[in-house]
Amino acid sequence: MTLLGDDGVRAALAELPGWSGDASAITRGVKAPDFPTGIRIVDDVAEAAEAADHHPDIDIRWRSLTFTLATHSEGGVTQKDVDLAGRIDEIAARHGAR
Ligand SMILES: C[C@H](O)[C@H](O)[C@H]1CNC2=NC(N)=NC(=O)C2=N1
Repeated sequence: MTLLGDDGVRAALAELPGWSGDASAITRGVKAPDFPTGIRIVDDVAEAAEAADHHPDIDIRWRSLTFTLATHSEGGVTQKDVDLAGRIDEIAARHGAR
């Protein structure tokens, strides 16, 4: 996995509404309808992360979830993070989070 770098991350973020960041990490906050739904989102993200063998940092505060993605082995953002960001978007939308 190669690092996307500043320009690569900028291009990727243009296709990922709600995500921000730089070459070191990308992040998105979502608000779930309620706390249990937030936990279900986290559970589904955990399943997707295990399947991809790629794991986000997750901050949970009541119904606000923040996902931060970086490829630790490479020291920054790679295509794996962009792919997982897309999966997180699908899961959040399916649960009615925004
Ligand atoms: C052996 C296994 O592929 C690695 O430990 C994986 C697991 N999940 C990971 N997740 C993230 N975000 N970065 C990694 O470098 C990483 N490495």
